[in-house]
Amino acid sequence: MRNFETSECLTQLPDTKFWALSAGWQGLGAVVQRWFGTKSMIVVTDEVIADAVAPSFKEALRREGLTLTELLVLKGKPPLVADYQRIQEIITQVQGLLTTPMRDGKKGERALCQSLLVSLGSGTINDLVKCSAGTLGVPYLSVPTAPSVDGYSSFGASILKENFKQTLPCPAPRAVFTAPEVLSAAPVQLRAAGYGDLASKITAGSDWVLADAFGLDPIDETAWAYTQEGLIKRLSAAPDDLANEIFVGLVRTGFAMQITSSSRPVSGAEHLISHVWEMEHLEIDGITVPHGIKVGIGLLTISAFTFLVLDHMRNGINLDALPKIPGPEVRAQEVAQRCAHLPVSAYRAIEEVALSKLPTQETVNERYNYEKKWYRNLADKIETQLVPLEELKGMLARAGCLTSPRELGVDRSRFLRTLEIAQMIRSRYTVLDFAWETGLFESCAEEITDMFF
Ligand SMILES: NC(=O)C1=CN([C@@H]2O[C@H](COP(=O)(O)OP(=O)(O)OC[C@H]3O[C@@H](n4cnc5c(N)ncnc54)[C@H](OP(=O)(O)O)[C@@H]3O)[C@@H](O)[C@H]2O)C=CC1
Ligand SMILES: O=C(CO)COP(=O)(O)O
Repeated sequence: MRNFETSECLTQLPDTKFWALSAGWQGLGAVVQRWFGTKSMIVVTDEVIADAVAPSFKEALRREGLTLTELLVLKGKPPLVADYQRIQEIITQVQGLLTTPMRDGKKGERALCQSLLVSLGSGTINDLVKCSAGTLGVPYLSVPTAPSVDGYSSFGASILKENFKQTLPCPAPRAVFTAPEVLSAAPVQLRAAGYGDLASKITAGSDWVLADAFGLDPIDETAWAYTQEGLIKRLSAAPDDLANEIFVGLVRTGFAMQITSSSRPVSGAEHLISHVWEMEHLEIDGITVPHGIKVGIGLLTISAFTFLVLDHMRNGINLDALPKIPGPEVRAQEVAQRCAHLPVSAYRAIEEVALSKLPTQETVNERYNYEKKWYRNLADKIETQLVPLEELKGMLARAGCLTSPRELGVDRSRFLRTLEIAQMIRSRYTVLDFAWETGLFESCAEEITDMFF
């Protein structure tokens, strides 16, 4: 097989066998033949990509001897939302091919089993196709069109289902293959978003260290290495190399999700902040803010929050001063107050999670029963994972990311509410849970809010 600019055969991952960056998609034909055993493709994209990238992709398919069975162009005002209804739409369209007679008169059914699904697009299209392929039980090829997210190579699709943003389990692609010139031509905001999504592994990592320390989510060393090794070096790459470095970093962090069948290695409290805004359909001037841009602000917020928590942690936890854990009725009322502005389905889903993660007083008393020295060591360990705030802000700003919730049009009270809801929406233990259970949440949230407003 030819030498690609970057390529890797992967032997230890459950789903992805190969990934490559190759100018003009050269070599795609051989890769598809080898890893999918077919030459026919059903390509799913949308109207924006159909204009910007599909023509050159189609030309590459022709050159590579591949057959385009069908180009499904998802209609709708861009940007598309990763909504569950869209998945049903794709599944119906693909299943429709089953009954459509082919040009050679053979049944369409043959076409499907001899074809593979291809996602030609960025994070949203990729998740829609991933989930559809998983439901249909067919392999898929991811062809990313922007270096914007780590979802291209991950297990699971991040979907808004009944207005609740959640990761639905489904296999990762069998191969990821794209062209560097396509990535560098992607809108600059999406490149900045990729930087934010990659940089978010800083606090995803600090949250994982915290959860590991309390025995709640043991660190998987291989997944940790895929996510964290070389992270800061990639984030500090020279401008000319940055887009490719970010993309390689994102693809590798996606592999960490495959290894653990979970987004734990790559997603901590910074992502929860973004998820809240996504459920609220946060927009600037009617335009959706990319995932990685929201995550970047989540990263700054959670970094600052964690630094504050570490200062308290170093003094140890006084078990006698732990706050009283509220009963389910009180907690349900708190959820109701914070989430009254969300659709009922989202609010109900949040209530369910918030109640399912509500610890008993005994659990909390046991969980935090350590000597001061143990907490000091833990705080030191977590601090080594973090980047000093001003430095982090500079890195994000240089990459074109936003660095304050104000720039998103979020005001003080909405920001405070965001932090509160972020703590409620996922069972995954993060620094927000540590603060909530130890009585630090309110003061730290106020202090972080003062930092931005
Ligand atoms: N499963 C997982 O593990 C993960 C999933 N995600 C999810 O990914 C989604 C965000 O994806 P993201 O990539 O940030 O943004 P989107 O896929 O939502 O795309 C943003 C916009 O950029 C356009 N676009 C993309 N590539 C090009 C190009 N080459 N030229 C011109 N326009 C282009 C898109 O067009 P169009 O709409 O036409 O595609 C769209 O209008 C979120 O739903 C997030 O939750 C994020 C991280 C991990
Ligand atoms: O966005 C993701 C990783 O970048 C997926 O993480 P979540 O499981 O938190 O949605």
